[in-house]
Amino acid sequence: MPETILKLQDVAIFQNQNLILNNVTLEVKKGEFVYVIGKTGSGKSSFMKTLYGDLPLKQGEGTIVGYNLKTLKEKDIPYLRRKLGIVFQDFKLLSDRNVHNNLRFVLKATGWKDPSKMETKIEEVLDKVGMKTKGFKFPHELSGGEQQRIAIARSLLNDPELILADEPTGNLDPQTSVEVMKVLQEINESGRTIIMATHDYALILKYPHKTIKCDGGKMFEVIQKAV
Ligand SMILES: Nc1ncnc2c1ncn2[C@@H]1O[C@H](COP(=O)(O)OP(=O)(O)OP(=O)(O)O)[C@@H](O)[C@H]1O
Repeated sequence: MPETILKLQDVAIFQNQNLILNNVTLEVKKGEFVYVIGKTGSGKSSFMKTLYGDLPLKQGEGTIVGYNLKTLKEKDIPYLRRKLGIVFQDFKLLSDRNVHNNLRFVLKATGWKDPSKMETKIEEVLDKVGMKTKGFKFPHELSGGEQQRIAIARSLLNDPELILADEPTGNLDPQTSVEVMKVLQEINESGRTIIMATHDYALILKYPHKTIKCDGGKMFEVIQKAV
């Protein structure tokens, strides 16, 4: 039996005092690829934020990569995030340094010390996303798709057990979206678990996976045909 990476039981998700999602019960096993879909404002980002500790879990029970979300303390959050790779719609690369130094910055911030191990890791993650030759480029010298690949490389630096991608193709044209999706797909095929919030139905049809929909304050699994 694959191990459980995420388990939510009867979770309610709030933004301030407003109930956004209710009765969320979900289990994700190691190696799964799960889409979270739903229209604007349906709660996808709120759901993702709960998973990486940006929104506190106040009601219900939840565990993720071995952390209990209900009892998670502020000081635990950086450690939780080291076990997660997080990818956003707007890439969030540091504009004042090149790709290599963006990645090095994250390694140093997460406790890496040995320069040669850092070099090896940076090469490894750039290779995984097909960007080995772009380490010297600054973010503004890269296309949106390339920037997102770098953001995916960054998410892989600490060998995360789970990748959370919130609309990773939201700023990309359809062809570039497919290229970025192929990278995520390969990462999943190598055994990593991915939860991806998206609006992009074309991608879901092209790369079908388990799909959870946010609608009317609930989250439920939908079969592809009904998407
Ligand atoms: N910081 C906040 N404070 C108060 N309400 C918020 C906050 N962020 C989001 N909301 C509200 O929570 C609801 C869910 O928003 P959320 O961003 O989770 O939706 P979403 O499905 O990710 O939408 P989108 O696809 O547009 O990103 C919305 O009604 C939104 O207005």
